[in-house]
Amino acid sequence: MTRKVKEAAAAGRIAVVGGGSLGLLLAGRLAAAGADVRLVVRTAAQRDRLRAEGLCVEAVDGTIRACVPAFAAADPPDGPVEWVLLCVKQRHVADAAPVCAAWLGGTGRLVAWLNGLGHEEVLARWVEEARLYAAVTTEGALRMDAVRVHHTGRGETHLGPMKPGGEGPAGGAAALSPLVAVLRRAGFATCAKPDIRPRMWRKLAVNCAINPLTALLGVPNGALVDAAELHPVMRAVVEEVAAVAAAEGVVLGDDPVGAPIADRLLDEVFAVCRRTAANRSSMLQDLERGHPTEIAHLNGAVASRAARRGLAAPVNATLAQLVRAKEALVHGRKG
Ligand SMILES: NC(=O)C1=CN([C@@H]2O[C@H](COP(=O)(O)OP(=O)(O)OC[C@H]3O[C@@H](n4cnc5c(N)ncnc54)[C@H](OP(=O)(O)O)[C@@H]3O)[C@@H](O)[C@H]2O)C=CC1
Ligand SMILES: CC(C)(CO)C(=O)C(=O)O
Repeated sequence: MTRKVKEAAAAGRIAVVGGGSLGLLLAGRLAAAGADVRLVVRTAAQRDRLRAEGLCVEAVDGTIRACVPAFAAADPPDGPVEWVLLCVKQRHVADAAPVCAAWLGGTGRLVAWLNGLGHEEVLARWVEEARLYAAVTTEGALRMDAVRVHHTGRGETHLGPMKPGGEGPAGGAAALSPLVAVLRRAGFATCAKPDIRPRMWRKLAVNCAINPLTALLGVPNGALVDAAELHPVMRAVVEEVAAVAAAEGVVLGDDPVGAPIADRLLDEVFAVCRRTAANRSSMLQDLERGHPTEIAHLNGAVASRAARRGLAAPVNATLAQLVRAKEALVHGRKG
């Protein structure tokens, strides 16, 4: 058996749930790397196109074509899988959770590749916490159509248990090794962390500072660097996120740099703005396409968690309210 086949086989059976930007990217690259992967999409129409045409990943380093067994969410699983990689938007989680549970059977583990907060509670109603993991990724993907995705930017991915500690030697981050190996083989720079929460909150801070401002102003990410008027707002956003994280017992500073955490978060925000200068944030794209945004799970979640803990997060609360207003004005949707 070649090393490639051995590594791919060690990860076991994988189901990617969600045939959008990230799900198509993961399924296509994993299949091309020899993983035993299937793709579970919402509709029979997308399933049928994937079965007929295969899946195409367009990347700067070339185009990958892959045959991935496709299923609709309503189809019965072809047997339990070791891993479900959940790649849906926060608003889809309630519908997708029972689909994931059906594919997982009694022992499989779920890795949620979502931005923001909120999915952890919903998923915990379907899968026990010791089997719940999260991925935080800076890969970029854009679905072109039902069977075609553009790999818009290479990044890095961190995986870890949503509830760190207490799973014993076979669980927790140790259980991720075979999945990490197959993701690396598929071309994703991946590593496992014993506690993923600091990464989740740092990504949350980045999204809370960039997404609503780019969405409200209609500008690409890079524009925020030059707009000095916005910098105090961005600082206030990350300070509030850091305060809520601390209140939830999440230690954000895992690098011994010494600068206050808000300074480091702000540096991270500007670094992302520069690296993705031409990108239109996912929230801006959602507004432009008439889709609901993830605001309730980003700035909205920071504001509501702050309130629950007796803290104030007025800047995140105001940005959330403004994005809701924009959704309602632009699309006639209630906030
Ligand atoms: N795209 C990116 O580059 C990145 C995205 N993320 C995060 O990853 C998450 C997913 O994002 P993205 O892939 O862009 O989102 P998309 O909107 O492109 O894809 C979500 C997909 O989920 C599908 N879906 C909805 N409900 C179900 C269900 N019950 N069963 C199966 N599939 C379902 C949707 O189907 P349908 O199309 O039929 O409605 C859609 O195709 C988000 O939280 C995002 O913030 C994080 C980093 C990078
Ligand atoms: C990092 C960033 C801001 C890149 O556009 C993103 O994750 C998003 O648009 O949701």
